[in-house]
Amino acid sequence: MNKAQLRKMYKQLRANLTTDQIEEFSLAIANQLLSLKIWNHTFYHLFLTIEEQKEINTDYILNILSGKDKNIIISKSHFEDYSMTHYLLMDNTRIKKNKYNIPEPVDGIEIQPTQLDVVFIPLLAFDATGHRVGYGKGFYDRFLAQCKPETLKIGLSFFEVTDAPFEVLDNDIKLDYCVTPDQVYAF
Ligand SMILES: Nc1nc2c(c(=O)[nH]1)N(C=O)[C@@H](CNc1ccc(C(=O)N[C@@H](CCC(=O)O)C(=O)O)cc1)CN2
Ligand SMILES: Nc1ncnc2c1ncn2[C@@H]1O[C@H](COP(=O)(O)OP(=O)(O)OP(=O)(O)O)[C@@H](O)[C@H]1O
Repeated sequence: MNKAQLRKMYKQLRANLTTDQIEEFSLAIANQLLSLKIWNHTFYHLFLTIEEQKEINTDYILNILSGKDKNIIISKSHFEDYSMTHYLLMDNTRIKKNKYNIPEPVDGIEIQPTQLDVVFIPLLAFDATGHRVGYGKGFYDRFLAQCKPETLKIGLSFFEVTDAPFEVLDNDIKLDYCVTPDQVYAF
């Protein structure tokens, strides 16, 4: 299968989930994350849930991070050039949905990708070597290329690894881990 076919298939699988399943699986993913040795860092980048796309509810992870007093970084997406800018989440950060229903900070203290220690990554499918299928606009491929080589890249997925081979391009950056409700994959 090619990436476009996998994208379509996994979007459909996600669309079939009930609201209860989304909550249950999102909580299970957050609990799995607690078993990883990733908690002695400072700057954690997290995506904010596009509810309309039935994405993982990352509020559970937000709660873990704020409970551990970590610096939480969230992004604005720029669809003109598929780039992202990153901001420190603070108590007074105003969040507004953009036209793609992505919740984003209105303004704030900008953080550079090189400052990030851990990045949690949304995805549609992943394979046994840690390659990822996303929305196909290259937002995360570009962003991850700007991070330090040692930045931990952690995919989050409702579904298990796919056996279907898909094309891997030179730009594709591999995950270090992928976490599902039932498992942690290390690559
Ligand atoms: N929460 C979250 N934030 C994220 C991502 C993500 O996957 N999840 N991204 C990861 O790359 C980037 C945004 N990527 C996006 C890429 C395309 C569309 C988009 O084309 N939406 C269309 C069609 C959606 C559909 O196929 O149904 C639309 O809403 O009209 C939205 C977001 C950066 N921020
Ligand atoms: N570092 C980069 N600089 C410029 N363009 C890039 C870079 N990385 C990826 N791209 C482009 O972005 C697009 C991403 O396509 P790809 O099929 O890899 O998406 P994907 O695996 O769904 O990932 P993503 O979630 O990042 O969209 C391709 O057109 C690719 O050429």
